[in-house]
Amino acid sequence: MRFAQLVVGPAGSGKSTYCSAVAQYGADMNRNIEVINLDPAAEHFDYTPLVDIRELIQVQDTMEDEELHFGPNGGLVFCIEYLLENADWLRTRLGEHEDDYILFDCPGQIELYTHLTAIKRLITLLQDWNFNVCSVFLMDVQFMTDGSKFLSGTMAALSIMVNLELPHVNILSKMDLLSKTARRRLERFLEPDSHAILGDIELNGLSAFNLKYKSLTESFGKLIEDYSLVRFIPLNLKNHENMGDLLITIDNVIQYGEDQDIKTKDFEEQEPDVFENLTNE
Ligand SMILES: Nc1nc2c(ncn2[C@@H]2O[C@H](COP(=O)(O)OP(=O)(O)OP(=O)(O)O)[C@@H](O)[C@H]2O)c(=O)[nH]1
Repeated sequence: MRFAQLVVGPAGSGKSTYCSAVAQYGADMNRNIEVINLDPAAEHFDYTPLVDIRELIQVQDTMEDEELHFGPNGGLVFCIEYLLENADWLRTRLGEHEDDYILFDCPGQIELYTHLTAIKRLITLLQDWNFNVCSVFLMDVQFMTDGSKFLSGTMAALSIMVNLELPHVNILSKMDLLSKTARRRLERFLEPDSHAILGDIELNGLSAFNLKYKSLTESFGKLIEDYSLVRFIPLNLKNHENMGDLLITIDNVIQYGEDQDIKTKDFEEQEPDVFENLTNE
C-alpha cells in the first residue's frame, strides 16, 4: 500500500509551505515523505519535488499558445487535464515503492476541488495505483476569525468534502500570525456551535443583506452543528508538537503505519486543548 495527501486550498493558503514543513518534519523523524508539485503556475517553493508538473506543461505555455490562448484560470484547468491525458508520464516519474508517502501540492484554484472533475479523476488514478488518498484542505486562519468568514470557510470545506469523496482533514494554517484576542475569538467557533457563529454575525451588525438572508444563514449554521461534518485543526508550523499531532491524525485517516509499530495518539483526546500547544517554540 502507498499513501498520499492531496494538499488543496485557495491561493496563498500555505499549501507549498505546509508540504515543505511536513517533508522536513518527516526527515527529522527518519521518515521519507516526498512532495510532488502539481501547480503548473508555481513560481517558488522550498522543497525538492519528486515530480514537477512544470516539466510536462507550464501555465504560461497555454496562455502564449496561439490556438489555446487561455487566461490563467482556464490555463490551469487545461494543464491538469493535460496531465491526466499523460498519466503514464506521472506514473513513470512516480516509480513504485511499497510504503511511498507522498504529498501532492495542488494548484490554488478552488473550483478544481469544489465542482470540476479533473482532480476527482486524478484521485481515481492514484487509487488504481494502490494509493490510500486523503484530502487536506488548508484555509488561512486570518480569513476565519469572524462568524461570517468562518461560516463561508466552513461551507467551502464542505463543498470540497462532498465533491472529492475522500477521507478529509481541514487545517487552519498560519496560526502563528494570530493575536491572542483573535485566537480567543476563533476558539468559540471551533466546536460546531451555530450559536457562537450566528451570534458573532449579529454582533457585527445586521446589514440589509444579512437581514434578508437571516434564515438561510441560520440553516447553514444548523447544518454544520447538526451533522458535525466540518472540523478544523489549527496548525502552527513553527511548533513541532503541533506538527507531530497533526501528522498522527492524518496518518490515522489514511491508515499509514497500521502494520508498523508507530507511536499513535488519539487526536480526539486532545480536542479540548487544541490551543494548548500552539505557541511558537
Ligand atoms: N507566518 C506564516 N506564513 C506562512 C505560513 N504558511 C505560508 N505562509 C506564507 O504565505 C504565503 C503563501 O504561502 P504558499 O505556501 O506559497 O501558499 P500556497 O497555498 O502554496 O499558494 P499558491 O501556490 O498561490 O496556491 C508565503 O509568503 C508564505 O511564506 C505560516 O504557517 N505562517
